[in-house]
Amino acid sequence: MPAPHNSADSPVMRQFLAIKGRYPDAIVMFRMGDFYEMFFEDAVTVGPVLDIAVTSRDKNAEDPVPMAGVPYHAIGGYLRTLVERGFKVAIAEQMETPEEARKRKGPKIVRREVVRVVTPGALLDEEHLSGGEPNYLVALVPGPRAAALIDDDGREPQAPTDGNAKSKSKAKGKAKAAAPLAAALAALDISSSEFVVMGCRRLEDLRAELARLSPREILAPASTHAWLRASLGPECPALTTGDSLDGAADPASLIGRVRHLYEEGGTGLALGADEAEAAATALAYAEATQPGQTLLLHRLRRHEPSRHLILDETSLRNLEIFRTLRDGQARGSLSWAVDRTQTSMGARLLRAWMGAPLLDIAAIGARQDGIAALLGESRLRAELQSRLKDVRDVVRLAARARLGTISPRQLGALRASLQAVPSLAQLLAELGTRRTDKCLPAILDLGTDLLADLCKRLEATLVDDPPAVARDGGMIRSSVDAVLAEQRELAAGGRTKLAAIESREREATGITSLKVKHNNVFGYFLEVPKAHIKKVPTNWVRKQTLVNAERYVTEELAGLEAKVLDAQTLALAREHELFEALRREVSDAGERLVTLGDALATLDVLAGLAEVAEVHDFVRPQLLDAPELEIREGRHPVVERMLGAGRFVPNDTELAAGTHGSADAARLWVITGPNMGGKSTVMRQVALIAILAHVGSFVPAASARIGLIDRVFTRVGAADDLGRGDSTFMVEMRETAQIVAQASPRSLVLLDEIGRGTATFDGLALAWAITEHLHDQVGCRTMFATHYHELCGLEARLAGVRNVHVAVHEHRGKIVFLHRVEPGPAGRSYGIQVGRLAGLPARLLRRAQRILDRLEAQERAAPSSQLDLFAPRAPDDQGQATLDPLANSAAALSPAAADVLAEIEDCDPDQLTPRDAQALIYRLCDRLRAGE
Ligand SMILES: Nc1ncnc2c1ncn2[C@@H]1O[C@H](COP(=O)(O)OP(=O)(O)OP(=O)(O)O)[C@@H](O)[C@H]1O
Repeated sequence: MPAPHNSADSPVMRQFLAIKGRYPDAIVMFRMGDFYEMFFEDAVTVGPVLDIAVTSRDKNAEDPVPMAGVPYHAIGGYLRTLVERGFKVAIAEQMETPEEARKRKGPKIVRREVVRVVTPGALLDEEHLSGGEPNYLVALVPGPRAAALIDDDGREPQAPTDGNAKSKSKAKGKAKAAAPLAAALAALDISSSEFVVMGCRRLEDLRAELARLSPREILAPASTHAWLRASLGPECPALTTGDSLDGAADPASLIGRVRHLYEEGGTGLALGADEAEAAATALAYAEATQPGQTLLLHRLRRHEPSRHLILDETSLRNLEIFRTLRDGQARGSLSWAVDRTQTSMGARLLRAWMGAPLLDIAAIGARQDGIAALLGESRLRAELQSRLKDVRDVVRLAARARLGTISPRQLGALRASLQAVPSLAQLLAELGTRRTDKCLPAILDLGTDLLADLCKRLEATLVDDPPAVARDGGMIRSSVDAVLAEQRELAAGGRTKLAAIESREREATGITSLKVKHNNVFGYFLEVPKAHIKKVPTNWVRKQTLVNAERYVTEELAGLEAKVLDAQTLALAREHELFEALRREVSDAGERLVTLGDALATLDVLAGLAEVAEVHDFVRPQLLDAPELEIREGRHPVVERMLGAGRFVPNDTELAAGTHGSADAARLWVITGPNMGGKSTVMRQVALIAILAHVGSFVPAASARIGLIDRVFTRVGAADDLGRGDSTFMVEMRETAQIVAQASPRSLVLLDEIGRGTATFDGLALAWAITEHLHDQVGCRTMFATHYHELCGLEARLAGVRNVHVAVHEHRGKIVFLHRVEPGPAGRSYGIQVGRLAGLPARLLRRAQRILDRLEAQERAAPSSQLDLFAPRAPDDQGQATLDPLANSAAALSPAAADVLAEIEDCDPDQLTPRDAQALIYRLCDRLRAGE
């Protein structure tokens, strides 16, 4: 038995440990032949995650090394699982063949190097990426303000000291740069070269930006991780510790490169030190994931939150901009309703536009012009869209070309995309000539560089149907290169000669079943069935005996084989050279491809929005500077689609902050009406129309005039946020606190039920005070749906408040929802009728009706709407009102008598047969006697 030895102490293990030492926080996948192996704790960790067996490298060793492996060709699926579970994976490849290792000087062990590090924020493979979504790595550099606000548990004060409306309005007009940043952040998508930097003044802004970007990985100091987890809840992506640039090899040059990239973007404003640091941190991390390669970085842009309508995480979620609240799916969201893009680039751009609508009327107008030009041009638009279908993800392909990972088939896809471009340009030119001004809006222009040169090169060089991998060749046309053509001919000629030898020898020997065959051990040989071996010439050399045949080689065959093999090897090597040259050309055209890709994406988005506008009857909204809002016959883009054409009831809305708007305009609507009446729908439709208008889209209405909105706040629905440890009421109050603290006169605020999660009077009091605050202190455009009819009393007290209600038609105790908004407060709530529609049992409903009748009788006797809500309440008046309406009357009766009375009230005499009536009387008598 061999003596036990230490299996970790072998050359291969030493090589592994050296690599692992450089990537201590990653799982190292170590290529060994046809497998990627993982060792030590990596193997133990990933075994159960990937559901693969953990064995040991050398069972006889004193201390066997745990080992787990996956086949090299199946690595994609395993990588995906690991990355989705938040692991970082370093892939160590064999950089030479074992033969090469044996031939060269130095240690004979195959050289291995990490060729890429796969992390959630540094993904390139199509199988890991979603075409319509960006894949951001965000680097966060907290400023002194964040450090002061975030404590060790990640909690922050609920009411930021700088966030109230007063201080904001005072600061208006002053240079904001004076305030220190809460954080600078940079977002880099290495798969598409998108690189953005921004500064956030408040933690709320930072949270909103993170919700908008929805990064896959955040690189931030460990001290911020608890806050990020608490803030982002279940949506929190992978967090990686990254403490500034201290660890970077050359921080100064990184900062210099970042500044240079920023200047190329030509944004104007100087890049702050924190912002440059954030961008450099992201860049350093991303580059470290692609050792030895160059990232495609076109430019660094600055995103200025103050130039955009801010949709924070709450509004994105509540208004279902990208996903529905119910099931988190895209279907049923706003983006689903307006996305008719044909390309992944277009889908990502529309997503970016919807996440950050504009506040620049001219820029919005430019987008509207683009849509307007494509309206009423359904044939041309359909042709444009059908050509756009051939356009692949040009920017992601360009990024892959720069990183050296593009495949022949992907180069083919790039060729197909570029081939579609001239016809797109042609269609746009045709559109231009058809316009009265003979001029195409600038936003639709694809530019002058359509990369025809690159397209020609790809057409000339690549075969028609290139293979998925370059390894085995077959991707380059012979016509592009004399050397390749010659070697291929030689290889092919060799094969023809082999066939000639076969037929010649058959004739010469008379062995008709003789065959020339090939295997890897003997190369080419002649195979003769046993029955004919007597006819074999003496100069043939026998190489192998099989059961039924003998195999021979001849000098001629051996010589030919060497030539064929050489020619094949040379042809393949030449093909690889040519492919690499082509890839480099595409890589060099990276920046041009990104510019063209951006133009194609814009065209795609605008054509899609034009289609939606035409098919669904959207109009061009007018954007104004004044804080007004006037929508005629507005519709909810999603509910309308779900209900089907013609079934949605349009509604008008008119709101105006301060002294703007018509005499009828109010700044705050109190909306009452029954459940299911359409209160939420009308509020949401106003917000969605406003958002679409700021995106540059047309809107579902007969006409719309919308004054710029800096932020849409929503307090709608009441979902427990158990993921973040808050109750329903707490979430409601937290969201309301944010609104009160941050809303400005330019904001749009939607409140759907406030205070319903607590005792009636507490809730009413809070709702009342919040309404007053928004009206008096903030003055923003507000819509407040409520079942507190008492709030309708505010109209008489506050000049900017209007009561409206959603109308219903009542007939014989049954109601029909008209979904029409009408002036004035609602008469009743119809909760019981809605309960009936929902299928509550008749008996329960009759009981509820009796309770309601008595409550209303009590109300008539002492109306709460006449309570003086401003008078100080007497100390003994502080408790909750009794909510049992039957308490007083029931006290006069025994429980049995009250029960009997209730049953008599419940019964319908017309429905009773004489026998039922008699049975009822017996039953009632029995109950009364039993209760005595
Ligand atoms: N304008 C409309 N035209 C047609 N159908 C509508 C309209 N508005 C609402 N509806 C329909 O009525 C349903 C209920 O609307 P909504 O949720 O807005 O009622 P609500 O008054 O807010 O109810 P609750 O008080 O219970 O929240 C919607 O799902 C939709 O199907």
